[in-house]
Amino acid sequence: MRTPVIAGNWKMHKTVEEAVDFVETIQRSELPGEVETVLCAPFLALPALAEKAKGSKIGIGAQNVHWEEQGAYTGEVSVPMLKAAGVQYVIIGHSERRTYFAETDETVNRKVKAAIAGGLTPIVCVGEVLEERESGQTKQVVQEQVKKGLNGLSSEEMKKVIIAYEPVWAIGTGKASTAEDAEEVISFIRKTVADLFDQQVANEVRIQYGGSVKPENIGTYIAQPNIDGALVGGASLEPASFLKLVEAAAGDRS
Ligand SMILES: O=C(CO)COP(=O)(O)O
Repeated sequence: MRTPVIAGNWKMHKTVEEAVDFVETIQRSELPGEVETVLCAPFLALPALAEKAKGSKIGIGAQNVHWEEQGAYTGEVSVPMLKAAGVQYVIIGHSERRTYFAETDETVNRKVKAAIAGGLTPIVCVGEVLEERESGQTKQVVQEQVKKGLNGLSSEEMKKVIIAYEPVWAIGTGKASTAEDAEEVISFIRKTVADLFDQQVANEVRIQYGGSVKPENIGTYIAQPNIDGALVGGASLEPASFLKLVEAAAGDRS
């Protein structure tokens, strides 16, 4: 059975002190072992968070990475730098990075390869914008993103990837996809992975839903057979809300 992953994407929120306070607060509660729990924080907070989370059930992730190990890339951070800071995960190709920072499926692909080669678990985001959904192009769009973003990986490498299906129109809008619609797209993504790699990889790869996930609706997603957890923005910023998400993901898993 696939272990569900609840990953908080804090985006551009929290100072180092606020981030550490958050982890100290959630560490006062017993986290369920059957859920992989991840916090993706701004770069500055990562070393302190990784130190705090050491030996606990909390994994720490970055929200972006460069594909080169080092070099003249002002403002960028590499995989070995993240590894040295104790980071284990990295979000790649989030729609905000595609929209505001010109990320493409090609740069996503380079970053995914670099992350896996360097021992980080990539959380690769795909998803359609509203016009694409309304014109019936959702499956075509996510298929293209999966194909190009994960191009050239071996089956063994692909098993290490986590895919996050985040319809762009659902991000930060309060208009979450219904669990049934998300399940339909995610099972299509799983089929795409089977076609590109093989059935065993498709059975093993974790695919999350993201977009206006809250403690009140997480159970509906987790109850779907193909949805393996969630990538959560707004509702991951408060410890109480984040804990509820993790607990619900453990409790509702059938
Ligand atoms: O973009 C997201 C997570 O990466 C989703 O954000 P919200 O949960 O705030 O809609």
